[in-house]
Amino acid sequence: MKITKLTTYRVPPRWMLLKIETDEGVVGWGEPVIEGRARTVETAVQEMEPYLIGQDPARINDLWQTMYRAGFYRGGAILMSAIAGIDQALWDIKGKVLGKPVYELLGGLVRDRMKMYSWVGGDRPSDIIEQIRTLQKGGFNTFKMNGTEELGMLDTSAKVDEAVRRVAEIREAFGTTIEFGLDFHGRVAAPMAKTLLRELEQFRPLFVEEPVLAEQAEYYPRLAEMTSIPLAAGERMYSRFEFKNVFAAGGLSIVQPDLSHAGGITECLKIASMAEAYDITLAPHCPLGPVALAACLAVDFVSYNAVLQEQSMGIHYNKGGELLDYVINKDDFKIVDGYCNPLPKPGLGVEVDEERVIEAAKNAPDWRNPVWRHADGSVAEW
Ligand SMILES: O=C(O)[C@H](O)[C@@H](O)[C@@H](O)[C@H](O)CO
Ligand SMILES: [Mg+2]
Repeated sequence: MKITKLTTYRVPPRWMLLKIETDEGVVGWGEPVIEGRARTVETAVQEMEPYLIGQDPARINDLWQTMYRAGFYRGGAILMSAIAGIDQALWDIKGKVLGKPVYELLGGLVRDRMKMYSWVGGDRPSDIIEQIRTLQKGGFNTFKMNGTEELGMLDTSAKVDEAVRRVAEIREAFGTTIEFGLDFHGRVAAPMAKTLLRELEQFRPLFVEEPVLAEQAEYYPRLAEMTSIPLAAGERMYSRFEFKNVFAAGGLSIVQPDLSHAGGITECLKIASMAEAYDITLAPHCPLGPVALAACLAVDFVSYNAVLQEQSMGIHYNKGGELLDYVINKDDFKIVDGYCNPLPKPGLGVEVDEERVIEAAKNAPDWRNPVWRHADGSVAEW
């Protein structure tokens, strides 16, 4: 079998789907995208074509190593997202050729169902109590929200109180009947992280995500020393070569590689097993579409340390497109009592509605995240 064609489709809300065709008619789908840089990743995918066209899609490991090493420069958000989507599509092809879901090719199920969580509160967290109540009715009991609005490198007690009050209200309304993670989203600089973590300690959030920016990872062990709140990070780290230094330095309790940013299934499986050796749990990042989610689930269902899975249904970014808009087998993604079952169909288990994708791509979005500014006019971490 030989790879014959790669086609990318940028579709609402802010995703990109990749179709890889072969000379025997088997097609694989992937989701290579960096939110807000879809066109850049699209070009990176096109630049990977010479390594792929005419090659045997079954040789995923060799194709992965070639895409990673042969271009001399490597790593980073753009190239690793291009490799990620291609890798997902190659695993999809392999499963379809062998008639097995990807998790079967990776040693079979380590669990029967996977715990999912849902975003609430939007860019600037609001209406959280109502949104949790609504999602509880749909069976969710685990949530994530932004921990704060924009925050200066050194900010006021009033801003700290505002962040703490929001969390106090959640615990007051729901007690311990729900769990929630707080995503600092890189908005909190090191000088403020300790203060916020200390003030939030009493409410025991399930985790605090990106307590500082990924480029400040050396703070993870120092922050972990002063808090019992599990610290999570990973969506802005792109290969096991980045994660290894963070694992060795300590401080992370939860690692959150993104299956569409960190080299795909082949790389994230390695990251997951490295994490397990350090007793670090896995909670793949996935605010994206159905192919990315299916790739996450393939890794979740074979990784002992997988504990939580993000999914984008109802997320505040999904304007103009929703998680299941482009799939035919919607029921396979059903979330019951906050859990998702393994996707039973061969490959990634996603039946892409290609007609819908082609139609949607005619009005390809050019989603960019907002540029926020502090009161003094300086740019704020979004
Ligand atoms: O945890 C999450 O889902 C992420 O922080 C998410 O909010 C961002 O990755 C966003 O998708 C970037 O455009
Ligand atoms: Mg995040």
